[in-house]
Amino acid sequence: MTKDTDSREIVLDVLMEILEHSVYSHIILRQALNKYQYLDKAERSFITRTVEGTVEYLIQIDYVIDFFSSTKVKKMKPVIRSILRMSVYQILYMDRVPDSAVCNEAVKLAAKRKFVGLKGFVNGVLRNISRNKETLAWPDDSVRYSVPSWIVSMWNQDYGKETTNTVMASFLENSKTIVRLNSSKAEKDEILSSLRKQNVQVAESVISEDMVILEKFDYMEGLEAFQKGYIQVQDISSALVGEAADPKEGDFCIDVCGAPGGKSIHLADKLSGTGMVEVRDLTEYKVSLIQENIDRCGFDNIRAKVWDALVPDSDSVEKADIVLADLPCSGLGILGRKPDIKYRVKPENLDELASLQREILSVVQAYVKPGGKLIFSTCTIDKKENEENFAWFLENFPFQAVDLEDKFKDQFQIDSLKHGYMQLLPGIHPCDGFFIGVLQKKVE
Ligand SMILES: C[S@@+](CC[C@H](N)C(=O)[O-])C[C@H]1O[C@@H](n2cnc3c(N)ncnc32)[C@H](O)[C@@H]1O
Repeated sequence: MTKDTDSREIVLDVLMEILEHSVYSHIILRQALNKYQYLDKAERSFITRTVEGTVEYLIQIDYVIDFFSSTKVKKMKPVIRSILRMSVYQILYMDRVPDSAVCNEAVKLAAKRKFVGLKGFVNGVLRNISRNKETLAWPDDSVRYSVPSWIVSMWNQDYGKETTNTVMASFLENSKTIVRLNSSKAEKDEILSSLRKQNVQVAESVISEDMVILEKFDYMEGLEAFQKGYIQVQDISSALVGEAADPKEGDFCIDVCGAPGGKSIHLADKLSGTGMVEVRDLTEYKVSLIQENIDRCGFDNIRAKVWDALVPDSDSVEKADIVLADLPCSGLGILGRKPDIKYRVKPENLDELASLQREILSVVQAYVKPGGKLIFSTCTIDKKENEENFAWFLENFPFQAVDLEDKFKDQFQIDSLKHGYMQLLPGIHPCDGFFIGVLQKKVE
């Protein structure tokens, strides 16, 4: 087996799991990279890029295959379908691999998987696409940006075509690895020099001095700064939730949907050893993920427990200075990081999620002390789940919106800041798509 075929077989197996058996791409890819640790850095990055790219561009890739193949993608044998999809991605988007090599490797792979009789078909379709790739034209924005058409129509209506296209284009750009510095653990200089000592390239973010972009590293888990809890992987918009919450020394915070703990760890860091953050999530497994992060960071002012946010907790009524409700959502703001979400989410899920959020908010608002804050956030850009629920909440509970303009006006020109919330849009703003709203409980 050549090295090339080896990595291509891994790509094929991973893609089969994602595209034929609905396994989440980030989970199966991480498992595969852990399993094949003996592969060198170039092979690992080939696997990552080919898997992620094929999933990202799936709608466009299937359009191209259907255009050039007499047998349509849907009717193909799953293995052949996956071999063609990963090969078309390489032909269209990976200049480093010559098309002839892509075709040859695809044919070898088909034979290896016992489809010797389809070698000619695979070869013919791929060579045809390779010959004609310069003439390809996209029939619409759904194919151009590989986003299901119902989502494109919804965003066109909500945000207009120009903004929608900017957002969709940004999802196709390389997602950066961003970490937040736990500044209560170590000075910024110490953290940066630990990273640089391990040859990590570090770039400062324009939004916050505690956020840095990491490049040229292999394993996050292998970094000393990570092992010592100096850094937390977190996008800028996710860290803005902690900035919006703005806990004060000694505050008691409850994070009602907290796994794996990114935002709670941020609150604990901001409290610098004072106060307490109680992080909750639905299952033992989810809470174990939070606990792993707590142990790694070594903070004493944070604890995790299993609790269903839909179940009222009478012991917590009016106990919290801050309740963080980072709610389950459609995830449409992070398609750049988790592209398979766009194929999984269905229109009816948006209604279901919006009503689940209302149920959770109705329960957990009771935990906020009079004068305390409720932070409502999601990683989606769906209005139903965000602005509409924010407005609904204000109409139904004794809270007022907190003016966020002073806090964020230097970073973002967003009109709604003065009304207590911001909708961050990738490509328009330099971060993932997030909704952040801040509400204060009225004092009777
Ligand atoms: C957006 S994620 C939270 C991310 C987390 N705040 C962070 O920054 O790392 C939403 C979480 O809500 C949890 N969840 C969903 N339904 C829940 C419920 N009824 N009670 C508690 N947690 C729930 C999910 O398990 C998931 O971990």
